[in-house]
Amino acid sequence: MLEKKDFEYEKAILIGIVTKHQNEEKLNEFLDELEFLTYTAGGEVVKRFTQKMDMPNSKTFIGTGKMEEVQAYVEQHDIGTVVFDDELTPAQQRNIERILKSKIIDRTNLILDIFAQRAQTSYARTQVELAQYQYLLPRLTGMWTHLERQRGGIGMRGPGETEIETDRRIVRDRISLLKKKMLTIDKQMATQRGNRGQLVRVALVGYTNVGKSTLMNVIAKSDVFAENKLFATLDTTVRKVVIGNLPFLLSDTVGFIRKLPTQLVESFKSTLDEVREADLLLHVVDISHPQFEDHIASVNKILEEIASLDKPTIMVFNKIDAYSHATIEADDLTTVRTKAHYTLDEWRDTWMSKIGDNALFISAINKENMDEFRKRVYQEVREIHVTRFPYNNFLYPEFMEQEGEK
Ligand SMILES: Nc1nc2c(ncn2[C@@H]2O[C@H](COP(=O)(O)OP(=O)(O)OP(=O)(O)O)[C@@H](O)[C@H]2O)c(=O)[nH]1
Ligand SMILES: [Mg+2]
Repeated sequence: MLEKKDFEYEKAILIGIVTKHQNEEKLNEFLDELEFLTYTAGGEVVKRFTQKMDMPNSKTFIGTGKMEEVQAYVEQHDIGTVVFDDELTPAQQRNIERILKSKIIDRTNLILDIFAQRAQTSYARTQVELAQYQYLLPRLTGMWTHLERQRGGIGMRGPGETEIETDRRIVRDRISLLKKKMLTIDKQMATQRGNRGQLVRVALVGYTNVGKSTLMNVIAKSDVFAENKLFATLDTTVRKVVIGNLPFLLSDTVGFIRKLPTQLVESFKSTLDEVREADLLLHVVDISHPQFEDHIASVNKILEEIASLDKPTIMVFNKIDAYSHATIEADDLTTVRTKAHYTLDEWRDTWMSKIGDNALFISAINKENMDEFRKRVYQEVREIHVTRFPYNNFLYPEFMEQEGEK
């Protein structure tokens, strides 16, 4: 029996290029992620087009021949959305739109779109709207030139220019209005954070979809929205957690992603303030993801941008239940052993061993190794707490297992 679909996915294709800086393997990884992003935004990817080139074509991004191939496919299969992995210039966007006569989106656009769909609170909506206008502003000229041409150009230049200016002014006004609104909210949030007293603050950080909210739900026994799509969490959730008898604040934050545009990082300033003001970071990693090392690097890059890389950090390698490695048959003499073949124990002996007891291996979903996790977090929070309040350290003894504790 066919299930009634309550959601119609848009048919989409992906386009990416192989360059000096990005080999085929890397490109495929990026396209996998782009496909997941497209799916999260409500699109179904039916085909990928890739091309090897030294430099993107300045007019149409990909070459003319490839573009014809894409055009034929788009027409035949009635494709409504074409997604590029890289940012397009306004001119490229316009040219491609004209050739393919479908919606042309790049990665930034897609992320903004998902953010817009998912923003729940007025605060998150303001952040997203600001980021969207900032993305739009440099692209306005292109949009209008397009219309001017349609109207014939000569004689239209005056009004056209005026329209661009009017439009830019409207967008600029809107941006400064939103910025003011954000400032007010920032102040309110700062006060709220201030009101939380002197409890130690712990923040869950990590790449998107690694299981931060799931882990939050397990430790805080809260009910934070978690699902297998990207950017399930946009608003920061803060919960008071008690391990042993030691209370602290735990916050769940927006996930990070590769190629995250700077203007987006900036508009999520307040969300990231939660990270900036944390005493301890729990950097959650999905160890079952083939590119988890890349993910760690992108997260660290963003942490560096917000001056939080040097905070005390515990690396939490999650989803050990889903971890699997490639194997080489005994009679296979050609396959070269790579990281993909590492067992979990072998991973532990890599650079991970250097972070010592600041590396934890858990499964949030199966609640595996949660005792070790609680114990380690307790130790670390206690350490911070007693440094800050040396007079009441007697309240918090070394960690003791307590049955049925919260
Ligand atoms: N196999 C497995 N899946 C997990 C585990 N923890 C979380 N997941 C799944 O991973 C997906 C993402 O989980 P979330 O908790 O929403 O991840 P997140 O890091 O909060 O994601 P964003 O809010 O989008 O940044 C969900 O489908 C979870 O069920 C785990 O330990 N093992
Ligand atoms: Mg989440």
